[in-house]
Amino acid sequence: MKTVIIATKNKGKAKEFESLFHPKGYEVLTLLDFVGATDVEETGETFEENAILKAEAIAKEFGRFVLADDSGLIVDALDGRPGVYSARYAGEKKNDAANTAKVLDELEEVPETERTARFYCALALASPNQETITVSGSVEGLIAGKPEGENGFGYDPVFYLKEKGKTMAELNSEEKNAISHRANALKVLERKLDQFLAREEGNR
Ligand SMILES: O=c1nc[nH]c2c1ncn2[C@H]1C[C@H](O)[C@@H](COP(=O)(O)OP(=O)(O)OP(=O)(O)O)O1
Ligand SMILES: [Mg+2]
Repeated sequence: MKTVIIATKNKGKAKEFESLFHPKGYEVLTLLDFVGATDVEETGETFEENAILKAEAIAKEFGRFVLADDSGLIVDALDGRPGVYSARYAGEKKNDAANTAKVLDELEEVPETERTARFYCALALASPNQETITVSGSVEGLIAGKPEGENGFGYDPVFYLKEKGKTMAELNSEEKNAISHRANALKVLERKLDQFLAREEGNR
């Protein structure tokens, strides 16, 4: 089976990439499967920059092609925050519940019509042998008044999808993977993947 390595230590992402890649005939490994892989610092100002930093560092370290995901929540009423700081919004120690609570707190006085938001995902595919490919995807929603649902991870319990009448955390993985920012980015990457893999073969 073909293998893709994702430069992530996030269990929620790892699970989603497995469901997204298995139907395409790929086995997925993440940094959770490798002891001692570098924790790449996310010093970029954009999702794209951070995805590239993670993908290129791990591709160099492993000597093979690697995919990385940098993603987050953009809330209009908060001038785009938490944005690239989504994972550490409530503090350096990553805590989904605390991050979510902070967003809800900051939006306490904000009416429903102004609670528009989107999830954004940048994917970078890097290799020691060729130029990095970067793509992105997003999904629009509203920030709910309180968390609902147990599925997914991160800000999913407060990300309300108007057309579904549910939060992202109330969708099952199949439903989330049909509409998510991550799935949308992956669809764009798919159009470029064959050429990338052919160049890998050619560079061997
Ligand atoms: O589908 C999603 N559903 C809910 N929340 C999400 C989603 N996708 C990203 N998010 C949030 C989680 C985290 O607060 C931040 C990602 O931060 P980000 O640096 O890309 O990931 P991370 O540090 O958890 O793992 P890693 O860098 O090892 O891939 O955005
Ligand atoms: Mg991170």
